[in-house]
Amino acid sequence: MAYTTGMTLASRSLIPICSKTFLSPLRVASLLSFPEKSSTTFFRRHQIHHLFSTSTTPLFSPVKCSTLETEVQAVSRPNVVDILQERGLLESVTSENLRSACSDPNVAPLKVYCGFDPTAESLHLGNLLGIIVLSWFQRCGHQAVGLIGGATGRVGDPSGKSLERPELDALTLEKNIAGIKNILVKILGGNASSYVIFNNYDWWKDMTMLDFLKKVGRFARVGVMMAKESVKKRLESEQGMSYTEFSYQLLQGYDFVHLLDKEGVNVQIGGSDQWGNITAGTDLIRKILQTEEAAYGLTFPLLLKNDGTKFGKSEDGAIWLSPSMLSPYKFYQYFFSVPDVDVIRFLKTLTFLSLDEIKIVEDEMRRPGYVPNSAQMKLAEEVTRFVHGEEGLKEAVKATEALRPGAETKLDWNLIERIAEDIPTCSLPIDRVSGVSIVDVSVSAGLFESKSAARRTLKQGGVYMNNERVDNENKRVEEEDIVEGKGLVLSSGKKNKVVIRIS
Ligand SMILES: Nc1ncnc2c1ncn2[C@@H]1O[C@H](COP(=O)(O)OP(=O)(O)OP(=O)(O)O)[C@@H](O)[C@H]1O
Ligand SMILES: N[C@@H](Cc1ccc(O)cc1)C(=O)O
Repeated sequence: MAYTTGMTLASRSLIPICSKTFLSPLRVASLLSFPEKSSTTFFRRHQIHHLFSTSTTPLFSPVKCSTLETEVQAVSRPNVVDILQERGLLESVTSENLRSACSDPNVAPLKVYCGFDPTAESLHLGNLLGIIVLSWFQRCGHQAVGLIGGATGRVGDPSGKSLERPELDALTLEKNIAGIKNILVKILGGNASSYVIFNNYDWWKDMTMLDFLKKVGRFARVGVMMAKESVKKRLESEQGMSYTEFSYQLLQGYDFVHLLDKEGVNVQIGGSDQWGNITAGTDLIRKILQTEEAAYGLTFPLLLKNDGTKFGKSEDGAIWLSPSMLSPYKFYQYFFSVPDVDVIRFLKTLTFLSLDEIKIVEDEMRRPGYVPNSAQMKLAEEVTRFVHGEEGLKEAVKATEALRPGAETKLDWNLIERIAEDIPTCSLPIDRVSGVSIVDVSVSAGLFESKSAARRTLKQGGVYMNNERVDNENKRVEEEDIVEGKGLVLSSGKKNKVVIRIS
């Protein structure tokens, strides 16, 4: 049962190809001619070496395709695998044949899924890569499928984890599932492309242990399961691994079997840490459904910070995608402040700007007179728009502008209230603000640690009240400085700001 869908039911089960006939996706896959069919080579990992060519492909050009009786329109799709590779978004594929299948106008569009376990209420920047890859498939004419692991989230994926994940209670899982679903619907449904969202609890909740052993366990080889990276690493650790976690690969593997069989989903994508689980799926498909190359797996490199650590929720200060966990302003600010060394890599992997446009930005950065952070501003705009929509971007830009020392934006209390969610605030009684020297007020509000530090910065012209520079050291806060009688903003430099509310 689909959770949410951005397309009609008819288009989910039947796929038109270049004739008047309609074929199921499984049949379409088996109709492809593949030169390399031996089962030993089929699941070999295809490492991709050629990265970052700058050729661009126009998205979606319909071509005419003749049949004997009539002319019908087939769709020539841009090669999404080539695009991902050019942008540094391709690590491995289970078969190079995916490359021809994805752009062949005689082959039905692919249905591509990426799974997310509900281990937090929001997805984070690392997870965004999966959504971006899904979106690339959408933009190239394929269908995106988001899978929420309502069942797998109860088990815990050992991939890349040194410790067993804590068990989540039913209420937390429900809240997390709802949060993740909202994000997927908002982003994947953004450009009116087709998408479907499933929850794997729907097909796992009624599976008995005996069913599982019969339907899945019988086809799994323990030796192959033990050889997976995620298992090998954990077996070497002191705590070892629970049987529950050991079974995880079969749950994710069977999801792929189920989705191919029941919904025609024929590609699974994930970060490189998901390779073992994805190939568990293609393996089971071959054995259970007895089909060769009916389905493909594709992984992308993990998004890393420039210190080599992975963006994730386990790290400090996760970059959350949900606006209730990180405001669009803070999200925008994160990208606005990424170091120069990261910005081009992020433009390629996190935005849909063409490689030509990115090359222009890169060249600009090397020119004398380049305005610092212009590339970052482009990056922040693009990613914020993709995740938070036009409205979220507007809010982020408005708050950024309002908080810029010396900005022309007139601050009203409404705007200050919104900014207050993102910067330190304090409450002071009116008699500790009105008529009091700016030195005393800024120390009471915690902007400076001491009066001498406040005086020093004031002398250098570094203190702003409601974004206006204070050029008089002896300035006192007047009644008219208090916006709508409710408060004011003091700042010193880009990052040191405080909202003072009158209590
Ligand atoms: N930094 C990252 N770069 C690219 N993909 C990532 C990253 N982090 C997670 N993913 C991908 O997102 C999907 C969901 O992964 P997962 O649920 O393991 O993330 P996570 O559990 O939130 O990570 P963690 O708990 O380590 O912070 C997987 O396909 C995974 O490969
Ligand atoms: N194992 C993936 C989530 C996932 C769950 C079920 C799947 O079928 C696919 C992917 C992860 O940790 O994050």
